[in-house]
Order: sequence, then C-alpha cells, then structure tokens
Amino acid sequence: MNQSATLLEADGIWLQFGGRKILQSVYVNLQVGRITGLLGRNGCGKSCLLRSIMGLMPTETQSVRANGRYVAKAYQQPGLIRYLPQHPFVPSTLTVQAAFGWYGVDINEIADEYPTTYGFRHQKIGRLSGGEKRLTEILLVLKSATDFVLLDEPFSHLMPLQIEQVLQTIRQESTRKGILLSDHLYRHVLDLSDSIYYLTVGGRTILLNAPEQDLKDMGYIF
Ligand SMILES: Nc1ncnc2c1ncn2[C@@H]1O[C@H](COP(=O)(O)OP(=O)(O)OP(=O)(O)O)[C@@H](O)[C@H]1O
Repeated sequence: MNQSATLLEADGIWLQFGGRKILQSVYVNLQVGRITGLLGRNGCGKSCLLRSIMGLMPTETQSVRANGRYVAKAYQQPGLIRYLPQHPFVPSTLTVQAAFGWYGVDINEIADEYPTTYGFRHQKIGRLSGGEKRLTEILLVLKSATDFVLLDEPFSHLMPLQIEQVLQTIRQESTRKGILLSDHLYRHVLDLSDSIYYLTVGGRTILLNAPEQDLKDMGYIF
C-alpha cells in the first residue's frame, strides 16, 4: 500500500483453539491521531487479537480494512502497520544501529531523547539487558514511518523513568499515527487513551463509556 490510511478497522474476527472460543466476532477500529486502549483479564485473548489484526493468526474469519480497503496480511505492509509483540523479536546478532536501519529509522532521531539507547548503538541486541532490549524494540516500532502501531505490553521490563519517557513518545507519535495500546499498567492506558476496549473472557470487545467504573464492574480492578 502506497497511500497512507487514517482508519483501520478489524471486524468479524473469530478464533478458537481446539473448540475453545478465544475471539468471537470482535470489532476494533483505530484512527490516526488517536490512542486506543485494549484491556482484559489474563488469557482473554488480547495478544491473539493483535496477532490476528496483523494476519499472523489462523483465524476462522476476519476482515481488516484500511480506509475501507480489505487488507489480507497486514504484517506484509510495514508502511501501514507495525507491531510490538509481547516477546523479543529483533535478531540478537544485529547491532542496535542495524536494527534501526532494518526498521528504516535514523538512529540519530533518538540521540537527544534517549541518550542511553543511542549510546548502545554499536552494541549487539543480544548483549542488552531485558529493559534495554525492550526499550530499543519499542522505539523501533513507535518511530517507524507507519500509519498504525499495535503495542502489546510495552511497559513490561521498563523502569519507571523509561515508562514516563515512553508515555511521552507514544503521545508524540500519536499525532501522526493510530496507536493500539494493551498493557496491564491500566492507569497509564486510561490516562493515554482516547477510547478503551475491554475484551471479555469469551472474546467480545466492549467499548467502555465510563472506563474506571466499567473496569470495576467487570472485575478487572478493585
Ligand atoms: N497457539 C495457541 N494454541 C493454543 N492456545 C493458544 C495459542 N495461543 C494462545 N492460546 C491461548 O489463547 C488464550 C489467549 O491468549 P493471549 O496470549 O491472547 O491472552 P492475553 O489476553 O494476551 O493474556 P495476558 O494478559 O496474560 O498476556 C490463552 O488461554 C492462551 O493459552
């Protein structure tokens, strides 16, 4: 896809494993300029949903559309969408700088905001600590030239200062991207997001009207 998109919709997503229904007719939409939160209990299917949107999951049915145009395998269109999975994905033999090159991002872009990561630019990814690696991967995805970004638990492994910085970067990048953010640090998700989906056990998305109260009612928080 060459034209940039402003609306990404995923609907009719059905996924089951061995007869166990994980996602049932799920609908989500993302818009450039907005941050959309995704919350739900452990094991309810949030990561499966993100992988389904990317076209990485063997769903029974699904429709992903960019500005109304059907997208078969979103992962094949990095200019449309980038995805931060829960687990490390950058080959450990690459240097930080090479990883940025792989994602088409000029590493000098992060020199001022993230001097520590910049300082590691000649280091191999496999030599970084868990938090340093996570931060590198988050920046690769967030700084990419893409319309939409899916973030699966971006705050895991990060220390509080890094979380604050990443929150700021997510905010900045959301002015020109549509971002889906899923993380159990729900306060950050609530603070950042323009709208919140809750994925129920049983695999349906609910758009929350009064997020804090709704999350209590659904037993996600006290
Ligand atoms: N390839 C697979 N085969 C069988 N079951 C799977 C597979 N992948 C995921 N599951 C199951 O699907 C369910 C949803 O998993 P998923 O990782 O999407 O949950 P989640 O909402 O992201 O959970 P958490 O908040 O704990 O990260 C889980 O019960 C998981 O065990």
